[in-house]
Amino acid sequence: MSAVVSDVGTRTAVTARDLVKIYGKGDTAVRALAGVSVNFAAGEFTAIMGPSGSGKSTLMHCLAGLDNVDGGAVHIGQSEITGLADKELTKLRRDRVGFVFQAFNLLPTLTAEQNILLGLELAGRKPDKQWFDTIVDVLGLRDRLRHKPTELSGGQQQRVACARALVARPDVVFADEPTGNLDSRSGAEVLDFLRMSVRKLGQTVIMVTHDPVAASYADRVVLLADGHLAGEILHPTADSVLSALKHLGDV
Ligand SMILES: Nc1ncnc2c1ncn2[C@@H]1O[C@H](COP(=O)(O)OP(=O)(O)OP(=O)(O)O)[C@@H](O)[C@H]1O
Repeated sequence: MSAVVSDVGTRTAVTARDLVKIYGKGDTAVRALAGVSVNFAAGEFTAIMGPSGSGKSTLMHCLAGLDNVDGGAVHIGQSEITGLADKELTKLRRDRVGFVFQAFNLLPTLTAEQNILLGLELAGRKPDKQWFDTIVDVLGLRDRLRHKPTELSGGQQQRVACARALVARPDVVFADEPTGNLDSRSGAEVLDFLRMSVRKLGQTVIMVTHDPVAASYADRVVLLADGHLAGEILHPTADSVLSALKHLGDV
């Protein structure tokens, strides 16, 4: 489903309420999320930051339905995803969520175009040609569509992964350290695109990152510490993020 432009900024794309996630049992149990409540507005670019081990990846995995929770609820749009059976969850993820990972995760035997369209094909859905063309052109991938991943640079591969994440017009794109494997120039291109997909194309992006410069591309930074929400920064800059992380004892 696409974001309705007039709703942008008023609709909530993803909600977490009182999220609890515990790894292990007994003496060795780790409370990775200790009651996290947070909203992510549609049409907004949010970065999740915090010290190592603060629960960023766990939160993202729980929000995206990649991991089950031990308490609380997650909604994507109006749908509660916590408690869904595996089959329904797989369908919801496929139809309404896009992913960009640090390690690109492209299939090596497929061309860039086939990689971009694979999810839609598996879902038996036809691509919207105009939307496909828009994202391919904005990402500068037009003359790379017939190339296999090994024939592409890291930055180009990550741009293919961004196109794959957006081609179904998901309700939300989750990006996990999307610039972690890129040099700073390619990283900036990917971040520019993610920001542009929010500002100009009305998409919703939630990104986990360690990098204050990457976080400064977001509209808002949500800070975690020890499995708790530790604050937020609106209109972040690399300096304001760095200083907030210093307060949390991360740098
Ligand atoms: N599969 C697991 N089994 C046991 N403990 C885990 C597991 N995954 C995460 N944890 C623990 O949960 C806590 C939160 O981990 P998480 O990976 O979410 O943090 P993070 O903020 O993403 O860390 P980093 O910045 O280092 O990637 C940590 O204490 C971690 O050791």
